[in-house]
Amino acid sequence: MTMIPPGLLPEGLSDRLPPQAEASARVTRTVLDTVARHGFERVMPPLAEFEETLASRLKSAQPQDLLRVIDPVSQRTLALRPDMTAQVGRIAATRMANAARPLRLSYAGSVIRLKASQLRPERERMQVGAELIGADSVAAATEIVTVTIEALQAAGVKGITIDFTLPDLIDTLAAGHMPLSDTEKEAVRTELDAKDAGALAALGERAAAYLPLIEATGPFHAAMDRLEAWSAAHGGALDDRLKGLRAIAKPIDWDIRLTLDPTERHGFEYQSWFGFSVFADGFIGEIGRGGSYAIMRADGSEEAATGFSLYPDPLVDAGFGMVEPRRLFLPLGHDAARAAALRGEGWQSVAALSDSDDGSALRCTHWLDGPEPRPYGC
Ligand SMILES: N[C@@H](Cc1c[nH]c[nH+]1)C(=O)O
Repeated sequence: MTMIPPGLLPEGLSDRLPPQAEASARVTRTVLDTVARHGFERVMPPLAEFEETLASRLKSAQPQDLLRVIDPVSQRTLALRPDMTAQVGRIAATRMANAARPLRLSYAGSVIRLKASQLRPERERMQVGAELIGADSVAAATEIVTVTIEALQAAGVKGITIDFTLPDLIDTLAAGHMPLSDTEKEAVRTELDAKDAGALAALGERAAAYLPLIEATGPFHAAMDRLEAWSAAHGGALDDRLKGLRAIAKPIDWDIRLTLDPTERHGFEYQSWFGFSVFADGFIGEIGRGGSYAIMRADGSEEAATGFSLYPDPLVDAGFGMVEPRRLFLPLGHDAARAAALRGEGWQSVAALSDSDDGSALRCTHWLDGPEPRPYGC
């Protein structure tokens, strides 16, 4: 067997070192504190669960992206969580089944996927979010989008874009006004993903009816106008959803860019009528996502919910959550009471253990000179 070098971690897994580890905690705390101010209370689900309970809790969830392990204790397959929304759904449907609705829960923790995506090499990511259980109404969606934006702004993120989508749009149209077989539906989805109008038209007349959806993509209001016109020409097929989207977008401040991509499905495996991705200037790919979905209860009934999750790692990599440290070196024989008082004022202190300890090498910004903190280098 080849020896694994001691510093090597499995592909896609990494350490966070100082000061980023603290910055990550700070960004996460900011998001949790923001949602707490809107009444969301924290839950802490475990890192792993029985595979079946994790994969089947949300309607239409796809189980394939799970990292699995066999549990020698239960002899069952466990899965490491790829997303905490399903776990929050389980808690809501079981231990908190009798709690009053709407139920507002928040969470933060690491999630892990089997494979990294093309855009992001890491398989483990921090996830922090909030779920509003018991409603998937326009009011619920409006609250979730508003809170998402507020949480990002509290973390200092600027240049936010919210990209709205209608995750179950194709299913709804294919089952109603614009029928498609299952194979046609998959082909239509693939071409819509690629925004390939030629290939979509080439699939035949029934598929070609979906062409206007490619054009209804881009800046929100113009794209909505096109989609509304199209809906009107199809007996108002989408009127309710479009009215809902307009209402959700209405209270959003002008400095948030809004776009629409009605058929976007990347990352929207279980969301139902409404979904959104969050982007920010300077970041490749989305930094968060949310939408409405259904939680499956043990008796087979469903409960509506709406929520969002943010993935703060790219923010932390870019320096969000960093604060200028005030790190104070305490030489041997320092005044312990004065040091305690300074810690009370927010200083971090690093006490010398021996004469050879070097405060500046230990990344202290100041040292305690009698009662006074003095900056290094002065
Ligand atoms: N958990 C989902 C986003 C979401 C939360 N609630 C509803 N949708 C994700 O990370 O993609």
